[in-house]
This record gives sequence, C-alpha cells and structure tokens, in this order.
Amino acid sequence: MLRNYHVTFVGAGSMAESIIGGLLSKELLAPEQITATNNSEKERLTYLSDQYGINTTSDKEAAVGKANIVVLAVKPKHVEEAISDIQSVLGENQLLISVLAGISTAYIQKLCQKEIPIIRTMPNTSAKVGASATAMTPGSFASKQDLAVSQSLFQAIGTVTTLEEGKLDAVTGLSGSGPAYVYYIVEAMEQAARETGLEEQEAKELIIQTLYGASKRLQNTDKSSRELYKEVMSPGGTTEAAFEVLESHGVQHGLQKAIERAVKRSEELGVSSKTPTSS
Ligand SMILES: NC(=O)C1=CN([C@@H]2O[C@H](COP(=O)(O)OP(=O)(O)OC[C@H]3O[C@@H](n4cnc5c(N)ncnc54)[C@H](OP(=O)(O)O)[C@@H]3O)[C@@H](O)[C@H]2O)C=CC1
Ligand SMILES: O=C(O)[C@@H]1CCC=N1
Repeated sequence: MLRNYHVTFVGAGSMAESIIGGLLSKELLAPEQITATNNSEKERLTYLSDQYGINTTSDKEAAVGKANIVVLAVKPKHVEEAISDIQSVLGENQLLISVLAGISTAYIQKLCQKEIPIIRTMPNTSAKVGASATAMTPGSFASKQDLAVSQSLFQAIGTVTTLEEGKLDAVTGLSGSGPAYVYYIVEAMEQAARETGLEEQEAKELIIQTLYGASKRLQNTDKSSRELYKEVMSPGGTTEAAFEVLESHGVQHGLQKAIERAVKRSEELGVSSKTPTSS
C-alpha cells in the first residue's frame, strides 16, 4: 500500500479505468486515495464512483490540487486543453504521469510551463487484471525517487520496462495497442469455432486456455517463436494445412505492417499535437 499518496486521474476513460481497477484490486491504493475527473461526461464519473468507490468530481482544479500524483489520461488531441485546464494548480512538488500515445515529455513540460517532474508511460488495458506490459521513461525534471514511485505504481498492475524515450512510439505500436491485436485474432477463432460446430462457451474455454498456455510456454523456454510453432506442426497434418492458408493470405506480413503503422501513428500523434489542425 502506498500510504500518504493521493492519485488524481485527469481523463476517466478506458485507460484510466484499467489502471484504477488494477491498483485497487492489488490494494496498492485505497479507493479514497484516488480521484478521477473528466471533461464533461458526468455519468461516467458516477459509474466510476459506484463501481470502484473512488472520489470523482467535475472540478478539475480541485481534483489536481489535492494530488501528489497526477495521471494524465486524456486522448493525445486533448493534451493542450487538458493541461491548460489544470496548469494553474500544477505544482513542482507533484509528479505528473502521462499515459498518452505519442506525446513527448518535453512537449508536456512546455505546456505545464513549470519544472514539474514528468514520467511518460505506455501501459495497456491488461492493467485492469494486473497484467499490463508497461514501458516508461523519465522527463528532464524527474528524480530517481519519482521514477521509483511510478515503477511501483505500475508494477502493481503488471510488468515495467524502463527505457529511453525514443523507443516509446515503438512500444506503443507493439504492447500499447497489442491487446487489441490479440482480441482481433480471438474474434476470428470464435467465428471459426462457431462455423465448425462448437458452442460459444466450449470455444471460449478452449481459446482462453490455448492463449494462456502459449504465453506461459513462451515465458518458460529459450526456443524461438518459429521453433515453437514448428513443434506444433506434424508433417502433412492440420497445422501445416492451416499455415498454407495463413501464408497465402499474408497474415504475418499484414500483422507486421499493422504494428509498423501503429508505431508511425504514435509518431504522428506527437507531431500533430503541436499543430492547430490536430485531430
Ligand atoms: N485505451 C488503451 O488501450 C490505451 C490508451 N492509452 C492512452 O490513454 C489515453 C486515454 O485513452 P482512453 O482511455 O482510451 O481514451 P478515452 O476516450 O476512453 O478517455 C479519455 C478521457 O479524457 C477525458 N477528457 C477529455 N478532455 C479532457 C480535459 N480537458 N480534461 C479532463 N479530461 C478530459 C474524457 O472525458 P469526457 O468523456 O468527459 O470528454 C475521457 O474521460 C490516450 O492518450 C491513449 O493514447 C495508452 C495505452 C493504452
Ligand atoms: O489506440 C490508441 O491510440 C491507444 C494507444 C495505445 C492503445 N490505445
């Protein structure tokens, strides 16, 4: 439990909820140590306070004023507006943790107009079940202590990799968006299972255990992913037949290109946030 901390989430969407859910279920923070605020959607704040017992308020300045840690969790296109709304109450004794794709610590620093410590992170929605793969990097004014506190917050909800800021866009395309790629593949598996006669619940159990087993196997072996899928293939068998179809549709190439596009998009978000035409 992190005592004597109050963490305020500026932005109360999917990512904020995933982190809040994870922190509470790991009991790193008590509900009364957390406040969430957003721009306008009052029902969302009511839902979060009912669901998690946390404090919520539409008064952004009050929410930020009482925090020692502020987690910025708005969309990249709202970064200027969100920081401008809270700039007057942000203090150099607070720690600002950003989860925004593409937005650099230098840019956030500039918007804050203060030497506030900033940690840029890229978690993913598996935070909600304590299994985020989070990468983080410290900004210019972040101390070792600020980094350590941020690491312990995110370690409570998964793994933490600390690396240089230049790699954060690559991380965003890989593991920030990563859960979505997996769910997309699962959707195809579900559809195929339905088409070939399995009940929804039967398929669900089998798919989840298959993903879990493959993930655990990857964790516990020195073998490459190629060696692992070759292990599954019997000559002339079902997997080989399946791979012929995957190859003919360029599935692996498509996934690789998709991740590269996501990385590029993260870079673009960083650039477009600095122009008035950002979307
Ligand atoms: N979703 C994901 O898997 C991941 C997301 N991220 C990053 O997290 C950030 C949030 O994403 P996500 O949660 O999906 O987005 P959502 O759209 O779900 O949530 C955005 C939140 O920001 C609020 N907001 C908008 N403007 C302001 C403002 N001026 N002041 C305060 N709050 C404001 C919105 O409030 P209202 O509804 O009232 O407008 C909403 O609660 C993004 O920057 C994204 O890059 C990072 C890793 C993974
Ligand atoms: O789609 C997005 O932009 C965010 C960043 C990583 C995951 N979701």
